Amino acid sequence: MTGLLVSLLLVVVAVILRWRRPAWYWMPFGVTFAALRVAIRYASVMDACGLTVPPARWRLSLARMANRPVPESQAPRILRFRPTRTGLLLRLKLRPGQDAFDVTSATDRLRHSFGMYGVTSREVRSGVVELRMTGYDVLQRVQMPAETDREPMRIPVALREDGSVHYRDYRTVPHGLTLGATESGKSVYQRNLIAGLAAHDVALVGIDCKQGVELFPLARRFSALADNPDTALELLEALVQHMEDVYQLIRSAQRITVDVPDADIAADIWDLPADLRPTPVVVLVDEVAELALFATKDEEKRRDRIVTALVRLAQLGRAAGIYLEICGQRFGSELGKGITMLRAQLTGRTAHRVNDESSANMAFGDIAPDAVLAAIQIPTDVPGIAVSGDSTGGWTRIRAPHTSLRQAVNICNRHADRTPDVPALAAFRPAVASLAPAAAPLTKAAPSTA
Ligand SMILES: Nc1ncnc2c1ncn2[C@@H]1O[C@H](COP(=O)(O)OP(=O)(O)OP(=O)(O)O)[C@@H](O)[C@H]1O
Repeated sequence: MTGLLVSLLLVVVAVILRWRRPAWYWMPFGVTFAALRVAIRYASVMDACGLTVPPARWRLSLARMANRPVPESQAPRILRFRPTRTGLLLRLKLRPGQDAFDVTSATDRLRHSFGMYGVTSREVRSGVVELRMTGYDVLQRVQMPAETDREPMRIPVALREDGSVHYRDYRTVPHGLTLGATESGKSVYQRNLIAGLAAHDVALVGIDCKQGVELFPLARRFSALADNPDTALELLEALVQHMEDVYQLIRSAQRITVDVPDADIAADIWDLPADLRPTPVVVLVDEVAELALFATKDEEKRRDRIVTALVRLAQLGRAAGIYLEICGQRFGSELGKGITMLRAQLTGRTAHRVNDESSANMAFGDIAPDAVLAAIQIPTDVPGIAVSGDSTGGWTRIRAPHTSLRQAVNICNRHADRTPDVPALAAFRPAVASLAPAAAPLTKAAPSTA
């Protein structure tokens, strides 16, 4: 009787968890059922999905000679079968005649045959394919794993639809562009980036022409901030000067090592000894269109200088450890000359929900055409869903955790002591005292009680 009650209770708990908290359901219950289902049905599902090959001729001849039954078709050999936090991971050794594309084109069939939420595949090396299966919609309520890889300038910023962590890796993809319609989740994504960067040895530089509402609350972790186009221009030109100084530093390091036969010769800041290496700088630009708009001749000149500085930083900044992270609603030729040239350098692309196909094309048309359709299909009712692609043509659907401004401020304040002084940018260091509200001009004065 007690056994029956306990089983009944377990079933009720499992049903409620599956409905309300799929992530909690997965580890104790879902993973066991899914692993059993995959293990038992593997051969028949692979056969039904066209992922088997006929037996080799020598095996057929051997069976005929020994008068044994004809051997069955063979599915890819399982090299690794591992449950994960969000699903199952299968590493498969393909049979002769199969290629990774066969598996990729069968992922949807595998998904419903194995009763999983999603299946993606990627080629790990020639003839070896990894299948990542998710047991539930991991993007519905994003929970980042407690432990992520910790490498310099590699920030765990979101979760991918296959359950793996999406990193923004500045050393492999130096410059990024984040696009999306209003209310699509750009600020939350950027907040996650800043919160991730806050714990690294990096100088954060912000340009936020929305009167500073997004970046100024995080000022304690910023080495320089600008909240209007005039200051932004001065800040960007100071950054270009800083970049030239860093190049001079690399040149002088090269002069010392060039005649030493076995010494490595520095080509960028990461090749310099740690005690000589300048702090890398990430420049975050929020709502970039504000920098490109102009109404008068003087503003047009300012705009041209801003775009020129950004193009120079994008073209030459990587070796000097200067990385751009630009965010906006649209980023195309309508913003004027130099913009498409700048965009070509921003190869780490992320598109949140966009309003039309031309915005999706601005994000991916030139580097990952397959991602354009995926970006157009982002649902309007789930903010934060984005498509991330890079110049390899690959793309993935991602979503950042819902980090509030309060949480991001707390993280930045906690890491305020890491904020480096970059002498070239000293004039733009935010005065933290001025963050306190001076007055509330838009609120009505309280009636006097005197
Ligand atoms: N990853 C997410 N998970 C859950 N909710 C999110 C996520 N990203 C954004 N949201 C919600 O969507 C709304 C809009 O987000 P956000 O302010 O980041 O959009 P935005 O694109 O920056 O908008 P705008 O351009 O108008 O500033 C917010 O209410 C936010 O809480």
